[in-house]
Amino acid sequence: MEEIFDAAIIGMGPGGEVAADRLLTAGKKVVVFEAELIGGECAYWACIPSKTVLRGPEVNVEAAGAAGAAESALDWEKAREYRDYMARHLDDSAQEQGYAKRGATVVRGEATITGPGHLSANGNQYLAHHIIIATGTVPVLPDFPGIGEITAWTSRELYTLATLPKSVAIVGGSAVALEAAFFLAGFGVQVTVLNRGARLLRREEPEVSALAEEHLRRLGVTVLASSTVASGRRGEDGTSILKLRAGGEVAVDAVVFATGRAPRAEGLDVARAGATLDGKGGVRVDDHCWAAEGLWAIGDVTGIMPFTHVAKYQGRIVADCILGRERSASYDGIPRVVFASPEIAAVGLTRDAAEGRGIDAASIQVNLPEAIARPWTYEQDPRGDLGLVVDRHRRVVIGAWAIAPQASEWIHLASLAIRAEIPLEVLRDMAPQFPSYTEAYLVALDRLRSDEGI
Ligand SMILES: Cc1cc2nc3c(=O)[nH]c(=O)nc-3n(C[C@H](O)[C@H](O)[C@H](O)COP(=O)(O)OP(=O)(O)OC[C@H]3O[C@@H](n4cnc5c(N)ncnc54)[C@H](O)[C@@H]3O)c2cc1C
Ligand SMILES: NC(=O)c1ccc[n+]([C@@H]2O[C@H](COP(=O)([O-])OP(=O)(O)OC[C@H]3O[C@@H](n4cnc5c(N)ncnc54)[C@H](O)[C@@H]3O)[C@@H](O)[C@H]2O)c1
Repeated sequence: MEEIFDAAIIGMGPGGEVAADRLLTAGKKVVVFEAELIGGECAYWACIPSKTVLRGPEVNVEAAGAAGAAESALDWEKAREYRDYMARHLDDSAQEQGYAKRGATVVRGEATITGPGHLSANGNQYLAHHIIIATGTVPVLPDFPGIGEITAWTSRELYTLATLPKSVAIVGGSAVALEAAFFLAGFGVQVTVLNRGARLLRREEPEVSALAEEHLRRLGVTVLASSTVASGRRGEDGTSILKLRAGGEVAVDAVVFATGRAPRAEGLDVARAGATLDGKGGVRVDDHCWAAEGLWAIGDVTGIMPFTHVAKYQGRIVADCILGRERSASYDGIPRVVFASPEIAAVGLTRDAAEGRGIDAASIQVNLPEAIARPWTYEQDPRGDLGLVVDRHRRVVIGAWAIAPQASEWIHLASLAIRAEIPLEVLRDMAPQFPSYTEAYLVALDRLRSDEGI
């Protein structure tokens, strides 16, 4: 009789791994398919190596500002060695063995869906009661004359670099572009950011864009707004030369394309199992991550919120649904962080988004060095800002942003406030640790009362 698995997982990035872990722990019979490396984009070419190499430059900026500490020359060789260790030297054999030991069937290769509950990989057929699609995304590069002639990198080439270039142009103005700029500039590379739009991080508040740009410029990064590439060519000295539509040229050692990613769903044939793709190529799911009978999708391939913490969250949701503990996903209060120096964190709605939903919103911005002690004990030339957006009628926080040291950590207070709809009165009654960045929330809430009467 043919073997039927309880669940088949296509793609073992963070989403697939969390779902597999939960289902295996519950004693389910699981088959996993991985076309490249178990751990996915995040573990080898994205979150892990990028955050690892960003740490040295971050410490250096902080050391320059901390009384009694001194900025030191960064050691790229050592940073690179540790990055490679953290990215497991692109070797996932331990992961494969680990899953096999736990009873999973591990199939290395590209899987496709051949019908409801039916899959195929490497010419073999598989049957499963549930199929979970967790195939992530692929980078999207612009198409312009001469792109094939220049040294063109995506984040994969960038975060597996052996030798640092002297100069780069980064095309894009969002998370990948900014983190790449902070990393490279921190290690002394001459960086020019070519941003198509008028401001960086266009989905965030305009104040966030302006501050992000200011912090980049402080590190010596050149930011060119409203800049798109018309064509590229190889210079006689081997440089990559970009001709800009607005006029002028940029000559660099390499060009990093941070121009977005698209769901990796096209080749899967999801329609054969009754699912559909949305206008951007993502697998359409409901709030249980259910795509069709016996078919689920999680992580970047859904296009909902392309972050590792969301892929993992959706992995938990689907595993629980399969295990009979039905639950649905809420995307309120999920943080969005750009790991820069200082960190750029945001959560919930911007003022514009709130207005778009017909919410009567008020907002406030607090400059941290003017308001609280922690920035001064942390560094001599203190930096940092916090912004809050509140719903006047419901009297709850609906959005927040922070650009400051460790903002990725203390933004979670706003995350919880938004998700749990904590009344402003309760937040005002907190007694946060002194001295901490978290104290800024109290100042912001006080100012909302005095300035806006909320
Ligand atoms: C440079 C960079 C930095 C980032 N930093 C962060 C960060 O700090 N924090 C954060 O939250 N997010 C970050 N992200 C986003 C994060 O990487 C993704 O949100 C996350 O990897 C999504 O996980 P996933 O499981 O959906 O997909 P992925 O990690 O993309 O994994 C999908 C897996 O599916 C496999 N696969 C695809 N098709 C098939 C098939 N047909 N058969 C078998 N296997 C298949 C792929 O080989 C891959 O291993 C970053 C992204 C980039 C590009
Ligand atoms: N810390 C984190 O959580 C983190 C870090 C890096 C990336 N990510 C995720 O990885 C994904 C990819 O990030 P990203 O920054 O590449 O994508 P993005 O979609 O957020 O931004 C793409 C950028 O490229 C620009 N762009 C697009 N097409 C262009 C073109 N033809 N010419 C010039 N510019 C163009 C856009 O204007 C935008 O600034 C995102 O989902 C992001 O959330 C997360």
